[in-house]
Amino acid sequence: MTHPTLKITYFDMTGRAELTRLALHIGDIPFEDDRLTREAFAALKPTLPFKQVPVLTVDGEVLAQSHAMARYAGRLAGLYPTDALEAFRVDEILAASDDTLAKLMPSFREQDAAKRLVLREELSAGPLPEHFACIEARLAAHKGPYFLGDALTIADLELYGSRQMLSSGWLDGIPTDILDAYPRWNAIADAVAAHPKVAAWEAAHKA
Ligand SMILES: N[C@@H](CCC(=O)N[C@@H](CS)C(=O)NCC(=O)O)C(=O)O
Repeated sequence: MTHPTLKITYFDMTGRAELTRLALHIGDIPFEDDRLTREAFAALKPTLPFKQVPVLTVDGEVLAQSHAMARYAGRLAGLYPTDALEAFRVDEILAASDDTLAKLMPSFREQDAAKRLVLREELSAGPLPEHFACIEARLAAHKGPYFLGDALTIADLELYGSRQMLSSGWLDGIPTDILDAYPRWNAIADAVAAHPKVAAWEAAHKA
C-alpha cells in the first residue's frame, strides 16, 4: 500500500507528538521523525501555520494541531473508528485529555520551582482527581482489552501516554500514584503497554 510522504516535526520529547508517532509506528507507516533543538525551532517558528509544533508535513504540505494530526494518522493506520458514534467516543477521550493539559498549563509556564510545586499540589488535591474520575466514568463502556473492545484506537494510545506523563515523576508535585484509583484507565494503559509494537517503540526510544 502506498502512503503519503510524512514528516513529524516536534521537539526531542514525547509531548504533543507522541500520539501521532506511535499511531504511524503501529500502522507500519513510514515517517521522518524530525526532532528540533530549541534553536532550530526558533528559526522555523515564523513559517509554521500556528507558530507552534508539532506539525505534520504530508507530501510537502505542512499541517498542524496535534489531535488533528493524530486523527489523520489514526485513519491511515486503522486506529480510528469508521463508525461515527465510535469516533465520537474516541474524540471525547482526546478532548478530555486536552482538558488535563489545560489544567496543568499554568504550572508548565511557572518558572519559579516552589510556586510550580504549589500549583501542582493544589491540582492534585482536587481538580485533577475530579477530572480523572470523569474520564474513568466515561470508560465504563470499556469492553476490553481496549476502550472499544478488540480494536486498538488512538484513544487507548492517548490514555497510555497520559498515564506515562502523569505517573513518571516528571511532573514534580503530581504524586506518581495519582492514577492508581482508576482501574479501567490502568487496564487500558496496561493493554497498550503490552502491545508488541508499543513495547518495541518504547525499547527503541526510552533506553
Ligand atoms: N493546539 C496545539 C498546541 C501546540 C503547542 O502548544 N505547542 C507548543 C509545544 S507543546 C509550542 O510550540 N510551544 C512553543 C511556542 O509556542 O513558541 C496542538 O495541539 O498542537
